[in-house]
Amino acid sequence: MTAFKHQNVEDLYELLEKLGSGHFGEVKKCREKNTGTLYAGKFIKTRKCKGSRMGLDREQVEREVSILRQLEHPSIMRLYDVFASKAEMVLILELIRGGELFDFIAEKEALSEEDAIVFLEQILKGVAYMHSRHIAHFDLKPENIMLLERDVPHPKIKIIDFGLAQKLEDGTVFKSLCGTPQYIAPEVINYEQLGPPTDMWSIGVITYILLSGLSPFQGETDAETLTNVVAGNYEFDDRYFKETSDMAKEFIQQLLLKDPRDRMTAVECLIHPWIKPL
Ligand SMILES: Cc1ccc2c(c1)c1c3c(c(C)cc1n2CCCN)C(=O)NC3=O
Repeated sequence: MTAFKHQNVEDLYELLEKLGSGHFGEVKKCREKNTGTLYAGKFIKTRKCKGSRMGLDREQVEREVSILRQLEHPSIMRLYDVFASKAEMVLILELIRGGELFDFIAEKEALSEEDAIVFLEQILKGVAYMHSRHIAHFDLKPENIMLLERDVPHPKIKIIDFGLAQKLEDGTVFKSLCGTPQYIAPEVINYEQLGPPTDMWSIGVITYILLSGLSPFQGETDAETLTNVVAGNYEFDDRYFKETSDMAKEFIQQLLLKDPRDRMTAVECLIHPWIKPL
């Protein structure tokens, strides 16, 4: 059973400005009263009863907490404390000030291959670490990759939001229809078994976006996007990829493969000549 504090989070933390919100609830900056240290507090409304549409299942949040407590890596956000009341849970998390990688790319339109590789190597090390502990994220996308600090020569990245993550138990088949259409792998849409290769597909999509600013499978509607994903229908449009090296395109091609068994693992990506030139 995961241990949570049952006292009021405001006994120990001063709640400051809202940092963001999502399907789960809100994220607020918090200051620990005893030390003055700043954190991010993720406030999650939990469902009162199974049937209700409001809030998240309590066990879903407990799963996220249990998973975060198994992870300690420089590229993964840190969990420090958990508070639970009848209708809400609060995760006290490492404060990440640099904003989303998504916004960083949007400002630059596209990154140089050297800059993309600096980010990707950090992402791949965090993903290789979580996969080595039999944990898959299942919602890797630029919005869930944040920069610890922004205005530094080589920003450090942090993978956040393990709300869809799963511990992959040997022998159990995990299927789900969650995720974001642009980044989800064909096996998610076909309701087939999911695992670490599902994250690797998302990394292929993220790499494509880092280098071009475009999303490889984006259609006019979610339905069209999903059709493109299932068909593996993407291209390297010369207007955006004419300066991109063949090695970079080959890296992406080794991830955007329909059969999960054919995709590179995170460890194989880290020794791919584009990432780790000899
Ligand atoms: C400065 C800032 C602004 C927005 C933030 C965060 C920090 C943030 C943070 C975290 C999460 C899960 C979501 C967060 N969000 C919500 C948006 C994330 N896609 C987190 O774990 N630490 C953060 O600082």
